[in-house]
Amino acid sequence: MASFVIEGGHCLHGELVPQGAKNEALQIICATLLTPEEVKIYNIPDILDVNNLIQLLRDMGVEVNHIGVNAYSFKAENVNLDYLHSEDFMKRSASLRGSVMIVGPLVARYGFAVIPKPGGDKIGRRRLDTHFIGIQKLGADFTYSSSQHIYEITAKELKGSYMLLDEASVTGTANILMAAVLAKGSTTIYNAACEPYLQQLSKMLNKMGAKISGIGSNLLTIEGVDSLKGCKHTILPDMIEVGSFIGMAAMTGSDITLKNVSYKDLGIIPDSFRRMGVCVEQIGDDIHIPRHDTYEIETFIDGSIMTFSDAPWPGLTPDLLSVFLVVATQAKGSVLIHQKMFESRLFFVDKLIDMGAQIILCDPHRAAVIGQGRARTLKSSVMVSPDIRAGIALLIAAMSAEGTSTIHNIDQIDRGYQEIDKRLNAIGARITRL
Ligand SMILES: CC(=O)N[C@H]1[C@@H](OP(=O)(O)OP(=O)(O)OC[C@H]2O[C@@H](n3ccc(=O)[nH]c3=O)[C@H](O)[C@@H]2O)O[C@H](CO)[C@@H](O)[C@@H]1O
Ligand SMILES: C=C(OP(=O)(O)O)C(=O)O
Repeated sequence: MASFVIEGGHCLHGELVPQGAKNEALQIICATLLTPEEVKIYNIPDILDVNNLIQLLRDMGVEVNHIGVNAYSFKAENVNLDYLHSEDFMKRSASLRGSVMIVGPLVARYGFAVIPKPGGDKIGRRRLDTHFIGIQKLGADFTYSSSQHIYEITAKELKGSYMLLDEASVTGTANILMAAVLAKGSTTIYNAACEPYLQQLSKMLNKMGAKISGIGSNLLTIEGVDSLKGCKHTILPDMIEVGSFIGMAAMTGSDITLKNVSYKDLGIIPDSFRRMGVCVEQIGDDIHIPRHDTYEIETFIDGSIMTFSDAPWPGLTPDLLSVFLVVATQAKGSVLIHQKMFESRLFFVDKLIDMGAQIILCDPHRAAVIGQGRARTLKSSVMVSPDIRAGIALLIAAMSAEGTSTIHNIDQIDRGYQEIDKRLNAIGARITRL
């Protein structure tokens, strides 16, 4: 189990280029299974989850070539469906969440898919009902083995249908969309998730010959086509990484510029940091965070305590609430962090409390943070990273703390952040990987 040793109290100064978006890459890579032709993908982040998915596709028989820095070509001409019955497949696909999105493409193209309960962060119940109810509505049969935790889907033919999703699931919408593009006739998905990840996936599928309209809204209409062709696609900068770096800069009193962030795709993220009192300057497509001696959380207009809560896009992504929480510990003012989607994502606050942060965990979904306005800096600590976003929040805390901290289980950071130690050390951080 690798660890980071972090010498706190060093400011960062310089530029960071955000990596390609993890959650978009996972969808886009799965979509390459929809065509026997070559698909070239650029700006793929070099992170554990994505590399594991690429390896999974290779093991399924997809021809994968590294064609440049962060660029790969995929050719799913001969997919070995027998591999789906192997123990190796079960083990590999269970190691990450994104693997669940091979189901839609496989059912659409081969009429068969099997998938074990997927991995990913252990941050609460992460049900897959939306995925399978949607694919069933397209005419597939579905069974779940509760003893082996395996989902199996078969379909003679997929037929377009109207569906109102029970929740705007990100990976669920991607899966249903990828099945619907090759179904016969017209499909309407209402209450579809519409994160930039899905907008990008839809645009890529249209480049491949699909007919999707309503992109960016929660009402997608898909006219099924017989086959899809190859294409080229470039992954957007990772908005969660951009947000993580904004929070890190504010909390460590750093002056940094984030290059080419695709500002128009960041939604409510920059304004949410502004409400936290962080100065976020947009310069063209870059973001500059000047050095902050202090930052003060706004109240609501009537003077009541601010709440940051998550919501499906275009609401605030749940993947940044851990960062907002840690940044609030050193702000002036108080805030309620309300993580509505996941019930086990806030437990890491105990580690921040050990470091001296003033936080009350009201219940598993809500934490009240009383900012210290830098009057009391955090103390160093030894911690274990429970999930990706708690991991980056703990790293931010350790970088701003007095003394040297250790974070164990940093696979849970590497899963989502490319060479984070090297990139931060290059602009002034002191992080050692053990
Ligand atoms: C690989 C990947 O892309 N992972 C992302 C994806 O996970 P994933 O697609 O697994 O997450 P879902 O969108 O399905 O749902 C996340 C959680 O929120 C709940 N929920 C969802 C929608 C809703 O309207 N109401 C509601 O309560 C679900 O029950 C679930 O517990 O989307 C999540 C929500 O943005 C992100 O945290 C994950 O980083
Ligand atoms: C929860 C996340 O990822 P996953 O869905 O892969 O666990 C995340 O990226 O914050």
